[in-house]
Amino acid sequence: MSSADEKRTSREIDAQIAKDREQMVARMSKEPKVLLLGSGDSGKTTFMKQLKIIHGNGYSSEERAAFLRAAHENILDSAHGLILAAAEMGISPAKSGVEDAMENIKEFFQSRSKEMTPKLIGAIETIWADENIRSILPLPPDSKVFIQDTAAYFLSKVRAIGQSDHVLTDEDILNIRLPTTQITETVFVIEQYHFHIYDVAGQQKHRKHWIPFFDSVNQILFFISLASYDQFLVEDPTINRMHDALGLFGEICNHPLLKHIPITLFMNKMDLFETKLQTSQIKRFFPDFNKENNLKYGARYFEKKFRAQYDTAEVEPENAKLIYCHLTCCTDTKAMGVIISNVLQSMLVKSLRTGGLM
Ligand SMILES: Nc1nc2c(ncn2[C@@H]2O[C@H](COP(=O)(O)OP(=O)(O)OP(=O)(O)O)[C@@H](O)[C@H]2O)c(=O)[nH]1
Ligand SMILES: [Mg+2]
Repeated sequence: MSSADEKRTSREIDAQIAKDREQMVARMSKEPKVLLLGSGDSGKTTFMKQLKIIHGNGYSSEERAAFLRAAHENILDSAHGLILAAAEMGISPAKSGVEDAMENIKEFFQSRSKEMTPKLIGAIETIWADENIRSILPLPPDSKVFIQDTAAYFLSKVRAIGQSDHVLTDEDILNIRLPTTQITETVFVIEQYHFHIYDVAGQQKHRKHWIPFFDSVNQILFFISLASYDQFLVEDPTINRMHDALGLFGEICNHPLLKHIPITLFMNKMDLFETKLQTSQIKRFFPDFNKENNLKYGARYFEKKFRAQYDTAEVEPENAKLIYCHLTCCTDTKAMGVIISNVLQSMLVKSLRTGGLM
């Protein structure tokens, strides 16, 4: 090849690269990539459900029917969890006849039958009506039993939701606990932007699968459960859930591929946090907490702790990532509507700019 040909080829390659980059920039600036990260049970999928309700097409009747089995499992697991916790705590029912109902539920649970029978619904109503059994929730911090955070919601609606033809409401769907096992991508078109949102599985054994998704991310939404400060991991009961979340946040913030990517911290389950603070002291799990045991001081304390995980030692001040924090209750559609629209707006302006795409 002559030197003139070589120069022409090189110019063509350069032009192609520039064109590819231009197209990528145009596509990316219209198609932000957003990762939802955080430990298991922190609220990522619930946030996705809110996006679908608020900015998507909502749930079709087929999708509502498909969730019914999970709702029934949540009800049965919650009732069975209460029976285990009663045994663990040495609590007996206040009324007579409740012991029989507890036996029925145990037998049903062991039979692994999935169908909610009228007898089972009656037994669950009976135990939930008993004041001693109800007083088990919220579970004390020392309990080794796992009961989902939305147990009371489902147990109090067992008569309606337990029917095989019940049509689940949006609120029912938002309260279902169905751990994610695989990363899913959903595209939401909001104004002229196509947001590609990735919902990951948060339990420890799934986290190694996150890494391939760290490339060319525009924004991270990181979820923590504020109510987890006195809980332990389902997958490892020796690890405090808030400590796990703090360590994970540090790893994500300081990961070489994510070091400069803006991050929004959703301090979620503020409703449960506020209730729990009445009976469970933060100081017991975080000895350096020395303020009043309430929402304001508790949330401030944890926000500071999470922010401190970001190691800025080797980051130029102008390149330091932005960390935004929101106190949330992901099951509350009205409140989430406002937060989601603020987050999306600021994401478009700030994260695209930080990612060099604007
Ligand atoms: N009370 C209350 N419950 C919540 C809140 N956010 C989520 N939940 C409930 O907490 C449970 C777990 O929420 P998910 O959204 O499934 O958690 P996740 O982060 O996707 O968990 P993995 O899929 O295991 O990673 C569900 O039963 C939700 O209904 C909240 O702010 N308040
Ligand atoms: Mg999930």
